[in-house]
Formats: sequence, structure tokens, C-alpha cells
Amino acid sequence: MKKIAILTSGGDAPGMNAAIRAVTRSAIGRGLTVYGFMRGYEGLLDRDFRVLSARDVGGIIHRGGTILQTARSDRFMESFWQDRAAEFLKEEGIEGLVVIGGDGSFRGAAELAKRGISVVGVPGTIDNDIAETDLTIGFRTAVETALDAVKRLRDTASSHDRLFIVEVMGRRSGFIALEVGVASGAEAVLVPEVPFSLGMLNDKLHAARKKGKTHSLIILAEGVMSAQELKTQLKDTGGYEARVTVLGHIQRGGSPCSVDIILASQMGKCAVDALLEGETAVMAASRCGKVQRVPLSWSWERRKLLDPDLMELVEVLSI
Ligand SMILES: Nc1ncnc2c1ncn2[C@@H]1O[C@H](COP(=O)(O)OP(=O)(O)O)[C@@H](O)[C@H]1O
Ligand SMILES: O=P(O)(O)OC[C@H]1O[C@](O)(COP(=O)(O)O)[C@@H](O)[C@@H]1O
Ligand SMILES: [Mg+2]
Repeated sequence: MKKIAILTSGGDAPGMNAAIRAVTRSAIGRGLTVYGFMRGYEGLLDRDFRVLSARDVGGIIHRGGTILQTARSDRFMESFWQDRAAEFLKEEGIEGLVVIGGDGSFRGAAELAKRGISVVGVPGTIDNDIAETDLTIGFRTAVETALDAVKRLRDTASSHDRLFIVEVMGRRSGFIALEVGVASGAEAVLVPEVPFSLGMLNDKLHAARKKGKTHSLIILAEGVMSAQELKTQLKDTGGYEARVTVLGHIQRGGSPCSVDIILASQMGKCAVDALLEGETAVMAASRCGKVQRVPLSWSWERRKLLDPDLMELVEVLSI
């Protein structure tokens, strides 16, 4: 193998740049030429790339976002365009591709693997919703960013005896909500994985008031409903006057924390090692503190579950 390519796809995540740096430098160090494609699969289809040198990836280890930019590509969902992408890579003599992204991006990568390109996935998404890896790049930073905001909200909530609803990201998964909820001492954490009960939430808030709690905090994952909708439901059923904060894309930005930088560096090198050892359709995964390779298909065939002990902790400690 002489040439490999790299792209970032799906939602950006802090630490993607550190992963780009790690892939590029470990590949150049092993004598490979590295092609960086812009805007995920869109750039691959538009043939928008640059050859990356070791210096091109200097000064980015601590920067959020992705220097290669990212996108969601509707075209790449079609087999016609997947064929075109694989043909182009072959024409250029690019035999290996590292895809940094989430489960959707990995499904796309698997299509290229079927067409004879060696692919390796590096899990990068703030959602942490990829099975068989304990962590995805960006999750730890996103939790810290959200927690920082929630700590500020707690100050003002306690000063005014208020109920606050904080909406965090997570359309299909509640990993951010759960960790932020535990770390901020929230009264309730609402996640897409657990059916929502307005009655139970009302009972809980009511019991908290009776026990002398003057302010309460609800951490809501966006996949359950919008914070505005929950505010309306709580007003209509319990008479609560909640204040609402939607953290939104703030959670995706900012400098990666040390855990994400180190994870990204390890996973980037792991991906290059895998390609050079002739592997394909594998993913770099963090398991019990060690980065190793697992089948790429596990990322969509298996489902990562929330830690029930953490869920219980919210209940036990929010009395
Ligand atoms: N089943 C699929 N087949 C081919 N490509 C896919 C598939 N699912 C997603 N992709 C590609 O990956 C891109 C990113 O996927 P998405 O689910 O939005 O983000 P993520 O990778 O973070 O989960 C999509 O815009 C599309 O181009
Ligand atoms: O920026 P967009 O396109 O609105 O997407 C928002 C979604 O992206 C995420 O931040 C990350 O999701 P992916 O990693 O699957 O792209 C989700 O938490 C959020 O629901
Ligand atoms: Mg996804």
C-alpha cells in the first residue's frame, strides 16, 4: 500500500483534528502518501482533496472542528455514487481509506469496502452512541462543555428558587444527558432510551418541593422532546414555571480535552496500522483503556446501552 485517504463525516466532534494529525503522521512515517478529502463523502464525490504533509497537520492538535470540514452527503447514500467514489480512488491508486465519523459514516465506508477499498473507521461523534467502543472522540469534551454551562445555570436557579430544563444533544442516545445529569446533580435525566412519563416527572418534582428543595434541574436529551414542549407540558399539568436553556451546537465546539486528544491520537495510529497489516472493514475501538480493532459492522449491528448504574445513581442521589 502506497497511498491512503482520510475524511471526516457526519457531525464534527472535538478531537477530529488530533485524529487527522495522527493518521497523517503515522502514515507518512511509514512511507505512505496521505490524501485529505474535504467535506466527507461530498468531497470524495467532487474529487476535492489535498495531499497532506506532516507540516499541514501541525498546530491543529488542540483545535476543535475539523480542518477537512465535514458534511452529510445524500448522494453518497446511492449505489451509483458509491461506485463512482470507489472507481476514483482506484484510478488515483488510493488503496486505503480512514473514515472519522459515526455509525452512518461507517455504513458508507462499508459500501466502499464491498467495492475493493480497504477501509478503517475511527469513531468520532459527541453522542458516544457507537457500540463496542467505550468512548468516541469528542464525547468527553462535549460533556465537559455542557457541564460547564449547567454549573452556571445552577447558580442562577438556586438564587431564584427556579426549575430549569436544560436540553442537550442526543437524537437517539442519552449518553451526554446521563453523564451531565449525574455530574450536575440533576433531579431528573430524560433520555430517548427510557420511555417518558409526565406523571412520574410531576410526582418527582412535587416530592422534591415537599422535601424542601427550592430549585430543580432537569437534563433533557433532545431526542425525547424539545425543552419548550416539556416546559409547556409541566406548566399545563403541574403549574410549574420552568426556565429553558437549549445548549445546541455549543456542545460540538471548542478545544478537545486531554482524554479526547489522546484517544484520537491512539485511534489514528491504530487505523494506519490496521491498513498496513491488510485489514479492512474494521474500526478502532477503546475497550477497557486499550485501543484495538473490532469489526466495523458492530457499529450499526449492535446497540450501546446506557449504564443502568448511572441511571440509578440519579434516582438515589436526587432525594
Ligand atoms: N446506510 C448508508 N449507506 C451509505 N452511506 C451512508 C449510510 N448512512 C450514512 N451514510 C453516509 O454517511 C454520512 C454521515 O452519516 P450520519 O448518520 O449523518 O452521521 P454519523 O456518521 O455521525 O452517524 C451520510 O450523510 C451519508 O453520506
Ligand atoms: O448539526 P446537525 O446537522 O443539526 O446535527 C445535530 C446532531 O448532530 C450531533 O451533534 C452528532 O450526531 P452525529 O455524530 O451522528 O452526526 C447530534 O447530537 C445532534 O442531534
Ligand atoms: Mg450517527
